[in-house]
Amino acid sequence: MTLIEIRELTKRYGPVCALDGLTVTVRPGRVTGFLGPNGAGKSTTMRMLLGLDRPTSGTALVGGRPYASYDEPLRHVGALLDASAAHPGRTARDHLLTLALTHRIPARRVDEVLEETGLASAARRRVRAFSLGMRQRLGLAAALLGDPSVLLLDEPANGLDPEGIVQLRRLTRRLAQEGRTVLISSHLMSEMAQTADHLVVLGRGRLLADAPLDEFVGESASLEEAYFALTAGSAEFTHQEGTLS
Ligand SMILES: Nc1ncnc2c1ncn2[C@@H]1O[C@H](COP(=O)(O)OP(=O)(O)OP(=O)(O)O)[C@@H](O)[C@H]1O
Repeated sequence: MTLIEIRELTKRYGPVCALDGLTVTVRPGRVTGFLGPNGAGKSTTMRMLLGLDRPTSGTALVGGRPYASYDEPLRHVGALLDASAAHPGRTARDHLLTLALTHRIPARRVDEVLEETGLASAARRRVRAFSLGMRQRLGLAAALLGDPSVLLLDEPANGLDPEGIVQLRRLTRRLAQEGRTVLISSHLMSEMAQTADHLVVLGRGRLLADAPLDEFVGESASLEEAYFALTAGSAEFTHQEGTLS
């Protein structure tokens, strides 16, 4: 079983405590929605899982190991964190081919993921000409390239058109049904309500909820309502009298 195991994870940036003793296990075979107000610590958690930042204390393991200990990480963990990660002068296909080569992934897999993410017709265009949504699709294609058993997607719907959002939903549902571990951060409550089986909610670096979607929504009228009830008071930035404070 490829679990994501986060234990007592704490990250401080100077005086800011981005994560405060977070413990959570993300399981395979379901889509886990990763929710929380701006600044709650979602991206920080993902960066720790990918070894892009060092925890102040605690551990973040994927498949029982730190991400950095994998020789060919793309074959185990696919991640979409920063849509602008591809070289602007390369074509989409060349970007993916370079990644494939360094991970002993066959070239035919590049065409498969281009197809899966709706980018086949733009494969020979340079990344600098890509819209945000196309960059997101390319980031997703890169995440899928190694056929990984774990997917970490940070705001994957960002910039996607409605068709792209539906494709993303179908894709992530299928990946989970295939038995993969899928963790998706998002602020889109209606989309999460249709995509996620399970939710992990953070507020100010702490775990607020770790529950099946149905249980989380409970008696509330919607996921959005349940989410607001839970996170009221945890938002770092609140809307007051027309200003963000
Ligand atoms: N490199 C950094 N230096 C200083 N503070 C940081 C750094 N990265 C994150 N933080 C702070 O850590 C906290 C958590 O940020 P993080 O980006 O993980 O939140 P998030 O839940 O992903 O938010 P969002 O929904 O806005 O993307 C915030 O207070 C943020 O300002």
